[in-house]
Amino acid sequence: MTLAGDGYELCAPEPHQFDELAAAIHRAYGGFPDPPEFHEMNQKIFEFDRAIVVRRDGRICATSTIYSLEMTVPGGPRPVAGVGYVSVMPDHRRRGLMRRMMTHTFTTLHETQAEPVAALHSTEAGIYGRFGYGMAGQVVRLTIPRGAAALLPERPRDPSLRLRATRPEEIADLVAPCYDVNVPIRPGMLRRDALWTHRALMDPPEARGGCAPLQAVVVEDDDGARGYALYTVRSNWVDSSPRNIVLVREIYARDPAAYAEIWATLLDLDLTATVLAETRPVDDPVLAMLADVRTAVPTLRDQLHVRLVDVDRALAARTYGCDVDLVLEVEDDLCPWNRGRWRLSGGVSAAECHRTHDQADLSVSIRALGAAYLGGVSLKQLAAAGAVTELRPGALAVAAAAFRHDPAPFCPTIF
Ligand SMILES: CC(=O)SCCNC(=O)CCNC(=O)[C@H](O)C(C)(C)COP(=O)(O)OP(=O)(O)OC[C@H]1O[C@@H](n2cnc3c(N)ncnc32)[C@H](O)[C@@H]1OP(=O)(O)O
Repeated sequence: MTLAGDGYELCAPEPHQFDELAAAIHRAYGGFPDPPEFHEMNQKIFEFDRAIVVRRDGRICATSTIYSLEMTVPGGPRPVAGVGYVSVMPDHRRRGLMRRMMTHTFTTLHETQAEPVAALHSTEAGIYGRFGYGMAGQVVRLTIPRGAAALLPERPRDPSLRLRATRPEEIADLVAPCYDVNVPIRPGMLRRDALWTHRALMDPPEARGGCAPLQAVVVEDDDGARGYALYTVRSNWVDSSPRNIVLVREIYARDPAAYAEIWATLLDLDLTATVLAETRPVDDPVLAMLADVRTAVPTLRDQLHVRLVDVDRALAARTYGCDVDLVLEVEDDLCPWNRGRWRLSGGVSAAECHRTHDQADLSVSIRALGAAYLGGVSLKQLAAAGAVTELRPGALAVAAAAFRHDPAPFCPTIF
């Protein structure tokens, strides 16, 4: 299919073209090839029938794809289109190719009544707002000084817990049960099948950046594993003294005592001085267990960006924190089918959303709805920032309470 009269052609890639596709993507991302192990895995999880390649004179100029994800939203796991592999080659950028791919993606999702919501992790925070994505999830980076006293003495404890230090390949069977119990609870979490679970444990030497091989620690009792951490260690000797840095990849536990025990272990490893956890939920329980949270220098950044492709199906796919019956006037430059008034009614167990001609209670941009969708960003905050306007007194308070969700969104799986 031709995208426009300027020679660009949009096509679905064939499986045998994956090497060419990957090489193009690496070129757009600065020229770093994936280690062979990652390349092979990326090919396995790639959905060729959902990918777009833009070619001109036979050469790849741009790429984009969708992963068929199941992501938790308030109310439980739902199908979400995970957008990834967005790239435009250096000699074709700033000619509108990404905009065309985005438009094509949303139109296709809408016309085929596929996933009503798209989500992505972005290389740069400022790229996707113009396409109607809102920053729906943030994460916190923690740099915690080592010490047996780093955690409060009253942290949860269970004397039946035992600790086992091991290799990641030894824990392959227990990762899924510890991870899976967390999925329905927290918006943004993805269901991981065997392939995605294996991906979470991968550790090719070329991707270690000078750190030690990936390590695992498990806490268990007589009934089995109750939690695990995956981490590596970066060597750091200062003035002949060991100041190694523990880099956390992931931590999952089935209960608070197991979770606290894992943190206590990581925070007291020999020869280390710091635990660096780059990507933690903004409401990570460890923040409430630290004796001195200031020393951890919590630092916020954007994580998940969410776009409502079909307002009605998306808003009906989640539940709400309280009863809600509101008319939303939606602004959407890119997806005209979303524009206009929608009546949202529902509550804690189900919701409906239909087109209406009734007077609007709130006016919202599609970007603001995306930001609020997972419950991590307050509609009141968005109103104070000018992205939401209250048209009927009292409507904003109800909408803000209904959309908000606890716990906060977190999507540790990069797609
Ligand atoms: C989900 C993911 O895969 S995230 C990965 C995104 N990809 C990368 O970061 C790889 C390196 N970068 C690239 O490949 C390209 O520069 C892209 C994909 C970011 C942009 O592609 P382009 O074809 O140049 O974008 P396009 O010409 O359609 O521009 C669309 C708009 O985005 C803006 N834009 C593009 N790149 C950026 C950026 N890095 N930061 C802020 N704005 C940007 C353009 O200015 C334009 O704005 P406008 O519509 O208001 O005029």
